[in-house]
Amino acid sequence: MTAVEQTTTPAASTSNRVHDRRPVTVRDTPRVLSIAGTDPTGGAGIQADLKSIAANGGYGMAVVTALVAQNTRGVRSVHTPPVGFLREQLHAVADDVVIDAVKIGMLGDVAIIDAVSTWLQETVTGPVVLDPVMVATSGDRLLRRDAEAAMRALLPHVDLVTPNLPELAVLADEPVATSWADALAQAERVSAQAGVIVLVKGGHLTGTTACPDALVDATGGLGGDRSLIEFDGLRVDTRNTHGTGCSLSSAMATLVARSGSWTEALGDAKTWLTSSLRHADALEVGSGNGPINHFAELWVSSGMTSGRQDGAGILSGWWEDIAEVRTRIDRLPFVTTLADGTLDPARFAWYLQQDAIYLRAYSRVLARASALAPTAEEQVFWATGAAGSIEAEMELHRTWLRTYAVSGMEVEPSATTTAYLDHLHAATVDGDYGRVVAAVLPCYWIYQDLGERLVGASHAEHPFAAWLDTYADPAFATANARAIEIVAGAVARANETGRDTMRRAFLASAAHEEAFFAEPIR
Ligand SMILES: Nc1ncnc2c1ncn2[C@@H]1O[C@H](COP(=O)(O)OP(=O)(O)O)[C@@H](O)[C@H]1O
Ligand SMILES: Cc1ncc(COP(=O)(O)OP(=O)(O)O)c(N)n1
Repeated sequence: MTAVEQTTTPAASTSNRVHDRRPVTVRDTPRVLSIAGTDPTGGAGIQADLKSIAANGGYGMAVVTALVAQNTRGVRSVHTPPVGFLREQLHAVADDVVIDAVKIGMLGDVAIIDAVSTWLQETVTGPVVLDPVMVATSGDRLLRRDAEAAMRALLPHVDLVTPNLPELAVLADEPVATSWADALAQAERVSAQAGVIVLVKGGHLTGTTACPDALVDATGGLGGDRSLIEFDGLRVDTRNTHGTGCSLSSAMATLVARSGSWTEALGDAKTWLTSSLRHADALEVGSGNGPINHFAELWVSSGMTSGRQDGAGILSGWWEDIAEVRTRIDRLPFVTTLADGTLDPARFAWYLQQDAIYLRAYSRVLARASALAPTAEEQVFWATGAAGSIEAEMELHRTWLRTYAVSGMEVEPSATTTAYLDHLHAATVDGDYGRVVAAVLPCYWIYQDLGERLVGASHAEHPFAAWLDTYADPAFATANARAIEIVAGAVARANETGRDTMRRAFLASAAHEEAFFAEPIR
């Protein structure tokens, strides 16, 4: 085989952990062992792990901790073989096969946790990922409550732990975090306490279209001495999320053994998982929370399936397509200095003036969307947006520009503003509703997405606090969510050519957004 082997040593720990982080021996096709329970419908547990390992380029092996009679609707019963037999399985694998990475899932009780912990310490030299499975989505317990302390005690013996928000709370022995910022702080405490890297998962966040994940390493071992790396993501609108935690943790074990980097592994795992979620509905497995589509990308790229997706799925693909644009916007000097308060007020005034010019024209484009809308409700939605946009322009002149503008400043549209507006106007010329709404969407969506982070930077003494606080308006979040729904509907109705036109309009607007935020500080 064509294995590329190279040993990397992740950062050493300074905390109270009992072993140093295990080195990773990088291989093209790592041999990955899953230690977990079963799911006869194939969506979670060991069955999901094996699919995930294979889909991410590994050779999967499996040691069963518990036999679970479950389906997409819930858990019926659990049969746990004697713990001695678990040890026999573990030794049978290790006596014969080099294990490049381990993923641990359902453990069930204290005896199993202890047996796995002892075996890990005696035998395993490669990276170990622990998914601290406690309760299934259906609400059924998969870990006895009296085993929670043993699960906490296992943490120093693994390299990465991947809790969802309720599991993170148990590991921290604290209440469940109610915001993403609280979850990150809680993960930092767990990481510091156990000397383990924590992959915090945002799947259980409510009231947001975002679905972020993050790596937290209190020892600052994430490359460049960083202790936090966040990956934003869009929530896929599907109820078929059974086994996402199992699949993500096995993907992490496989991908870290292929690249040697936890950060790279999470970036790749999240892209793959999001795509597998987008294609989940097409599987039609079970009547409850069905499984994700582990091999969707391979099947589509090999022509085995058509990769049919609904409008929301296609739209979230476009959002992923502009992930790099969004990351670059976050790093632009105008954005970072606005966030930290060091932005030159003259540059801010210049931005506001261009924004006012933009909003006046944008209002007319929204009015055009309203005129073309197929339903009265959508007509009202865009008309309301048009009114809101021109109101915002007038408000800029009434208040913000009075405060910041210097008399004699340039008020002509810049080349960048002109190019963006030309693009929006061009989207209206042929009366194609889908093209118009796809072109106006990035302004809603990127503004809302960026605003969520800028609000977090505001505080009482911040020089731009009043401006940053405007991003917190819940009405805008609601309007953004509705705009996304409407465009998803238009995507669903469009034929192949129409979708392509919409996608190009969307991507071009996103690029204009980046140029618009880049222009105030060059
Ligand atoms: N609807 C969704 N859309 C996109 N990603 C999701 C969705 N639900 C869960 N995820 C992702 O799936 C993984 C597992 O998340 P989570 O649901 O928090 O854990 P668990 O499955 O262990 O309860 C995370 O990477 C999370 O971001
Ligand atoms: C045997 C087994 N292990 C784990 C789970 C839970 O799966 P997970 O991916 O953590 O998440 P949900 O599917 O519950 O969202 C399970 N059901 N069975």
